[in-house]
Amino acid sequence: MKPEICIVESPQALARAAAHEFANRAATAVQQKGVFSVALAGGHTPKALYSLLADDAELQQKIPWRDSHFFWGDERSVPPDHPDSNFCMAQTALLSRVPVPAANLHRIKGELAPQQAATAYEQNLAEFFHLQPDALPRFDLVLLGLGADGHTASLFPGTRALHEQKRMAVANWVDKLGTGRITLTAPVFNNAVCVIFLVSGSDKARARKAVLEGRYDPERLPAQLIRPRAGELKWILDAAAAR
Ligand SMILES: O=C1O[C@H](COP(=O)(O)O)[C@@H](O)[C@H](O)[C@H]1O
Repeated sequence: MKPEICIVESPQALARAAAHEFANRAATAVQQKGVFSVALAGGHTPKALYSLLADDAELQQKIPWRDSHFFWGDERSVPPDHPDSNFCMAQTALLSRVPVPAANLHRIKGELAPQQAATAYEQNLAEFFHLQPDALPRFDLVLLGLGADGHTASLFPGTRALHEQKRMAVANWVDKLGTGRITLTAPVFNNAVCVIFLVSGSDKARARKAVLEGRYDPERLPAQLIRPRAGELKWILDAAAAR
């Protein structure tokens, strides 16, 4: 299935478009089944979205915070109060500013050894989603970013995690960063109800074009692995990333 591409003028408009998607999907999921589960992206791009969800009174009111559960697509090997932590970014911009219960925050424990953190995260997923062995979680919404090198979450070019078919979360050594990361795997992302890529800035234009319009080569462009089996795929781009 072809992705839906939405191009907006500016990074601010990107944040607003994504915020409306987020609020509508959260409200609908809770109306339909009493709970909303989202896997958040890290990095710089989603920060404006997270701040907007906390700042905009109308959006904030629309989101059923008590029934919304927050997970992360990936995490760096750092403690939760570290400036590089994906949890810390979302917590500062959004989660500490809205009435979401602490028990609804399912962070990846970046302070543990990456393999231990991945296993603990898998246990958390299995419990929350009441999974049978070998089953996969089905997130209502997954937010993803795109690196200029074609990575998404912590699925980096040429790394082992790209080939993972069974595990839900793995430790992934990233040679070019000289560090391990923890990431959800492509089968988990591809089992979601909806995946939305948020891509902003001219430094992402080349990777964006290669991922969406180039030859299928996920070893080089891991974001190409993301193709939900029975869900929607959307890309929200600002004008600079779409160019
Ligand atoms: O390292 C990461 O990078 C991607 C893209 O981040 P951005 O700063 O270029 O927006 C992000 O999606 C991922 O969660 C993060 O760990």
